[in-house]
Amino acid sequence: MCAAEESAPPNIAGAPEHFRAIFESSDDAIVSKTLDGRITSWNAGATRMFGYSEQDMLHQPMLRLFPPERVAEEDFILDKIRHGEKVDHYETERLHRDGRRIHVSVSVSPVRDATGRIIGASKIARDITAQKDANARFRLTASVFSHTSEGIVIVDPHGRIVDVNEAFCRITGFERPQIIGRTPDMFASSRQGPAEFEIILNALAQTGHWQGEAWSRRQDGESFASLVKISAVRNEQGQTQNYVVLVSDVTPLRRQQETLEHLAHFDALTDLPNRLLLSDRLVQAINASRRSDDWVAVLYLDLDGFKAVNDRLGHDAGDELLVLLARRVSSQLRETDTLARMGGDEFVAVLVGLRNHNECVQLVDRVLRVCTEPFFVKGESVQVSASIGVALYPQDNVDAEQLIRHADRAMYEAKQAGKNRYHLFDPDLHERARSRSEQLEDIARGLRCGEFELFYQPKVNMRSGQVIGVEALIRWRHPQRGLLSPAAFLPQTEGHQLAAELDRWVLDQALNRMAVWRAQGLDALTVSVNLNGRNLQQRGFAEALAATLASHPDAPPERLELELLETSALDDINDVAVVMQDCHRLGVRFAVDDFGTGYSSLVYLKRLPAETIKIDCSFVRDMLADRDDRAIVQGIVGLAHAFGRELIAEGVETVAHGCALLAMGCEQGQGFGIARPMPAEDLAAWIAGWQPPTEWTAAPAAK
Ligand SMILES: Nc1nc2c(ncn2[C@@H]2O[C@H](COP(=O)(O)OP(=O)(O)OP(=O)(O)O)[C@@H](O)[C@H]2O)c(=O)[nH]1
Repeated sequence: MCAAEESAPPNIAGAPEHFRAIFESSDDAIVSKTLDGRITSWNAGATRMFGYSEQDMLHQPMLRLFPPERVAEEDFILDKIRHGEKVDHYETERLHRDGRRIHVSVSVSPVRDATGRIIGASKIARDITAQKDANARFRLTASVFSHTSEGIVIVDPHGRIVDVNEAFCRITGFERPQIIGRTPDMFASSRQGPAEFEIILNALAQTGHWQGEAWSRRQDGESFASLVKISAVRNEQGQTQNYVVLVSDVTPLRRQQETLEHLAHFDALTDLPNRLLLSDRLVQAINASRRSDDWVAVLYLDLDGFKAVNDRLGHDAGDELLVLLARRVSSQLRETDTLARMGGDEFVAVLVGLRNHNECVQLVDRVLRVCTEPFFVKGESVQVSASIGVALYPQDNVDAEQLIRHADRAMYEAKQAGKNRYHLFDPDLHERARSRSEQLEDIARGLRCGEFELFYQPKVNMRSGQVIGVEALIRWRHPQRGLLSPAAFLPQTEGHQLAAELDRWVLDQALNRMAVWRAQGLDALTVSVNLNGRNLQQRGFAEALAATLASHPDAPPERLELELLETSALDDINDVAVVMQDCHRLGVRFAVDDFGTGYSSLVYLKRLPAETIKIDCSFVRDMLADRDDRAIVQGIVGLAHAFGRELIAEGVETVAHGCALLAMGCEQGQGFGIARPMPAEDLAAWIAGWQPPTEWTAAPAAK
């Protein structure tokens, strides 16, 4: 038996019962060992802690539990024990049976025999792994708390700040002691109203969280933008223990955003609202005006002679003038009005709350006046003026964009009228003009879509019954308005290029139709096409006609008659006569339409080489009842005979009209009494069935 065994500390088996009970039920590991480190007792706590049973460990060296790098600790401990010293709460690591490391706090005391001689050591080890982990987590949390760049504020359930981190102090500029114990409203900024605070508190009460942007105040009074996240920390019973507030300073980002927003809505040179913001303000002004009885005026202002300033003094001087002008005009407006720069030297003012026309005019006059006062730029006195277009809402009851456009148009009128003045947009006038342009657009569309067609009205020799020709009359089969006669759309084309386009279309169609009829054996028919006298005066008319005829080789030119309308509009009879002669050479004939209605009829009759005269239907229609008309018709018949022209009467509505005309010596007629205008396809059948009244065929020859 070795010396150590000889002097081994007593085993627990020999201890009194109650000591044994304490020994076995302890959570701590209670172990004793000899002075050479062999285990002499091992409690259940040690088994739980290290995973080895008492059997496993009795007489085994204690070193089995030591991690390799801690082996030296055993000598250190035993050395102390030999010298009668204790080791108290020594924190170290030991190995579990499964290889896991366990943090333990160890206290070791010498065990003496009855003589007081040290014979071994007893050791109590406590597992402090969980505590160690918790400490590590705490240290980590504390380090995050102190080192994060986000500000952290811990608030108690009563709203008192219990802790803040360094970052928060840095962000706010306050020292920690200045904050602790206070409430978060010490950071309230004027940019954040109490209503917003209320929203935050409600969200916290309901969900325990709030996240959003908030404006707060730093110690120096400056506002700062922060991204804030607030979470309620609740205990197991659901009661709020604390609020944790995370604060990131996003002021630079916010400022950059504000700058961008400013740039998007304001003009960089004058800092006035730009077009975008103006539209917004105008929409609001219109809405407000709808609710009240006030008017809104839109002033479109364009400087006169601004280019000259740029040219003479340079672009910078021009810029300076624009800035000064912006200030000057603004000073004439009220708080609630808006002045915007549209670009270049164009500005738009929206005036609101106007009660009458006078108020508006006075303001506009003032603006005009300040624009003409001299400006001092680059040491020089510069004078400009402005042209202003004004559109008034609700008189001009249109949307914001259109109101601006109308003001712009009125400004253009002001410029046209001589500048340095205003012009008020007239919605009625505009409506009339607009409806004409819309109609023209519709006609052009109709032409493109093939909605026009020609009807043909027969012309006959009333005495012989012979069908001598037809007059082509344009109709518009309008998709919405039905079949329209020329009076419903031709006047709108007056003076517009569409008039000539329609004439060309008519001529083309008529020539096509002539070719068809010719193929059907109806080649003796003359086809008359109406032609506005103005078109005849257009340069190159005869050449264009020649080209058209050439493109219709199956339509004989000598069967084409051009009926000249509006002869009173002919400027130069001699020129027109030359054109007519050119057309004659192509084989084409002419008739003077509506004869008798123009003042210069006689002169025309003498000078214009037209083969035929058409007596206007207005005289013919009434000649049976009106002696004057009858006399006129008689006179025209006489003139035609005297000048050797052919003659035809329009407006033959009854057999009696025909009889009267025949009696006067006019044998050819056209009118409802003979036939109404009809589609081209119906003509052949009509001709086949046409029988002149016997009153006509049997009528005695004129005297
Ligand atoms: N200095 C300066 N000039 C500008 C700016 N934007 C446009 N312009 C110039 O402003 C002038 C505007 O043209 P207009 O309105 O036709 O010039 P105007 O002489 O006032 O002509 P009227 O309006 O017919 O009287 C042009 O010469 C542009 O080059 C700017 O931001 N600064």
